[in-house]
Amino acid sequence: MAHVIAVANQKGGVGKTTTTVNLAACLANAGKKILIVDDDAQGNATSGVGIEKPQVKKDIYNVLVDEEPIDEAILHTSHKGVDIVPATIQLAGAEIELTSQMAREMRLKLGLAPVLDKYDYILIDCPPSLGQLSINAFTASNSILIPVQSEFYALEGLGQLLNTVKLVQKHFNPDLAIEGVLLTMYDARTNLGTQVISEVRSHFGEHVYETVIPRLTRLAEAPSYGEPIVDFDPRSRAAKVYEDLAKEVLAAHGE
Ligand SMILES: Nc1ncnc2c1ncn2[C@@H]1O[C@H](COP(=O)(O)OP(=O)(O)OP(=O)(O)O)[C@@H](O)[C@H]1O
Ligand SMILES: [Mg+2]
Repeated sequence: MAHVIAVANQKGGVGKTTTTVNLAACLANAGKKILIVDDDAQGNATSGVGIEKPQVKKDIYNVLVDEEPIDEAILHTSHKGVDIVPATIQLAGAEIELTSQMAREMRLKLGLAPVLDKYDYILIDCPPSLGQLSINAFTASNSILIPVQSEFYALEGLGQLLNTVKLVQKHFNPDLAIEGVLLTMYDARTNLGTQVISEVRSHFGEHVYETVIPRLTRLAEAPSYGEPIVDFDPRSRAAKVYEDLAKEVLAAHGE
């Protein structure tokens, strides 16, 4: 049975997609079967694993809005053990279209149900907002992994995120847990990053991963080649840090 993890933070550009793609590849290298769900109309996870948008016939929009079977939308990626439900720009209409539909918060949960047995982990790359697409992700997930950028305003907005988590727990998914808080884009040359790390640790305690993702150019370069870092530059420090994160995630699940 898959463990479903929403990678979420409504703040833009904090490393959600980078973490989804690279954690997926590292978990697959550890022998796990992984499904990425691209839940963002930007489709960055889709292109990040080498899928060309014009070749996508069915995507997450068809699953959420048209309730089409998810297996028709699942594609293999270039990385062995990683599949993806892609997203294209048509997903941009989903927030509004879902508003008038029945059981709109449950669409992703219902869509994923038939493939839960086929994967060990399902990682949902959430959009930078707390609308229907994120609510669907939280309703469908066992837990939420929150990337937090190691900068001054990092904690701003997290209250709102946790509030939404509480609402989803109350109405749709009482078992939704915090998977972990991941510090990203850490710059060791500034005191600020170090300050933010201790602030985040004092707020979230043991939820914060030991692994901190530094700001590393290689991580920003890999997506334009459509490859996770472990394929793009397997010996790099960037590959190593996401391998470390995968180990922590597996250990948290007793693996
Ligand atoms: N550790 C890192 N070091 C350097 N660059 C990074 C790192 N993590 C992410 N980036 C780059 O920063 C940008 C934002 O990262 P990413 O797309 O993963 O964030 P996001 O939270 O998914 O953004 P959005 O909210 O738009 O979906 C991207 O260009 C990415 O390549
Ligand atoms: Mg993203």
